[in-house]
Amino acid sequence: MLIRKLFKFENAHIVRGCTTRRCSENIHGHSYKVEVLLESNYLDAGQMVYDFGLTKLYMKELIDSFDHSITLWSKDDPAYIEAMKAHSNRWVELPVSPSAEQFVRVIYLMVERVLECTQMQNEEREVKLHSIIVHETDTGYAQGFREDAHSELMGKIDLEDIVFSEQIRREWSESELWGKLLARTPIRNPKKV
Ligand SMILES: Nc1nc2c(c(=O)[nH]1)N=C([C@H](O)[C@H](O)COP(=O)(O)OP(=O)(O)OP(=O)(O)O)CN2
Repeated sequence: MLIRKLFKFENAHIVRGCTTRRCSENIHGHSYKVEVLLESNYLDAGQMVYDFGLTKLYMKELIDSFDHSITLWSKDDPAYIEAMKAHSNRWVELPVSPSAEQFVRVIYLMVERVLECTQMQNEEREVKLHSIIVHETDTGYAQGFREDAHSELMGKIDLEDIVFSEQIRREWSESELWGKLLARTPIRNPKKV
């Protein structure tokens, strides 16, 4: 059984090197829609694969890091990166360029890490991340699976190389959230949300 939960964020970027000039040469924004698809062969005590309410904790919080922020590629021109950081308090620096495809891979790895650290409390069993879909516009989206997120062919993404600005970290429910996930600290789901 598959379930999907939709999240949204507004984000700005440049995607260097792509064929579309408007995209590679101009800062522009998108109203992103992100679908998180979870699967299991089992149901929990509430006869659900995974309560949608639980996805609105750390999964939503991490995805919301991109909301009203600018996403920077760490290999972009240092002068551009420095200028963006000087004039925007909400930024995320990625080791990959922020195409829809790379957003899928990054968000997949984030949500996968949240699930890996989560201690279930309501008899959820073998809840797995099936895929992530990122809609960049109304007409274009990318969907990625485990093999894409971990693909060496597409370039390995190390979660340690993702940097969130101070303002984003301060707005999380706990500012050490990312550090805890990197350290694989167990997260106990609440019994009720
Ligand atoms: N495979 C990808 N192609 C493109 C990406 C991408 O991330 N992956 N990104 C862009 C640009 O960011 C661009 O803003 C979106 O491109 P496009 O779909 O052409 O946007 P439009 O709104 O102009 O599309 P319409 O079909 O006219 O609505 C480019 N390509």
